[in-house]
Amino acid sequence: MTALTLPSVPHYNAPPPTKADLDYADLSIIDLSKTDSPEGRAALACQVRDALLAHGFFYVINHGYPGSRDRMFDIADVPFEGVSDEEKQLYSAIDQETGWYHAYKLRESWRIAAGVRDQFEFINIDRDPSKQGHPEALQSFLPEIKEFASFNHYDVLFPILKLIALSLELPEDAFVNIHQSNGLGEAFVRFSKYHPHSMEDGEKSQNLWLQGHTDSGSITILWSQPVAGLQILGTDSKWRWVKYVEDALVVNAGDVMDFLTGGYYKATIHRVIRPPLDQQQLTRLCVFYFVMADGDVKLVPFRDSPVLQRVGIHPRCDDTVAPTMLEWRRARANGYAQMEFKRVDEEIVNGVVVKHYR
Ligand SMILES: O=C(O)CCC(=O)C(=O)O
Ligand SMILES: [Fe+2]
Repeated sequence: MTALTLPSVPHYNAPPPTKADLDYADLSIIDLSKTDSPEGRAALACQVRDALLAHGFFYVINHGYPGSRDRMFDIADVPFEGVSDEEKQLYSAIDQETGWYHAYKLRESWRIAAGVRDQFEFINIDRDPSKQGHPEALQSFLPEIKEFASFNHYDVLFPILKLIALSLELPEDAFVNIHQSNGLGEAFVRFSKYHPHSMEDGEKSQNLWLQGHTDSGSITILWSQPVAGLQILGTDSKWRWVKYVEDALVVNAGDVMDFLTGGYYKATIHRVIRPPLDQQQLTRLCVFYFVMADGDVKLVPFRDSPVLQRVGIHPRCDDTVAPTMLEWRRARANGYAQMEFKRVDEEIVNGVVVKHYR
């Protein structure tokens, strides 16, 4: 796409990174430019394994995105600042069958703590944007969003899935084969915007902006941005911040990795809290690519992995009752949507316990 043909968009001014001295998680950096040689891939596969075992999160650098990251953040702000509340409402229903937001999650639709509702909104855009309706202001940007999704899918996700397969001594395409992502909501771009909470809400919720959770899919790719807030729960039960690394991607494993590896690669619990003092009044704009396995994939461990055989397979549930991807994401999405009614912090989905941490 040449610069000449790009529609104009208001510029989103990203703030400077925080100067606060925070307790950051020590995450590995995966240099994706090293995947060109077999030796490079073998070394990266070990690094990915260690990163997934230690934190379930890692950075990716040298991903080679040919577009402008800044422009994607400009576009990401459009569905929030360029669309009226009435129009957002029109695209905010949740599909009970697929657990899919069409396409907004509106502000204040989730419960964060007693008497406190969330202050963030997001929009999900399928990697094939023609599968859903879109607000008017977003229409002219859909070709760019589609290209961006393709880049995330083929140039970031697939190389990572191949490294994960390698780390388990499985055929290189073992995970790629079950991530063709042609169904609605199987892989999608998400733009999220967080707005500061009132002092009163902050006190009631201990400044929690998004409850601790695991992602329900296999891999999440977060385009690193400068407003702090994301924290991950360590094996020592301590929350640590995820540092902004310019032009890096923050990648994490979700529930599906846990299912497919029989608990070897766990889904890491993470949450969002109020940014540190020098960023406290800022909004927080995020760009993600979320990925599920294909809807009909039964979430059972790769039992033929020699690595898993050696370390031991600890499935979350018996193979006979294991959910398919579609069943799992439907149950998780509906669980979130209904949490305020149930007022629970723990729910059972297909016999598997899902906890929501504060
Ligand atoms: O906002 C963030 O940095 C993380 C959000 C998140 O965990 C999610 O949307 O699943
Ligand atoms: Fe998440």
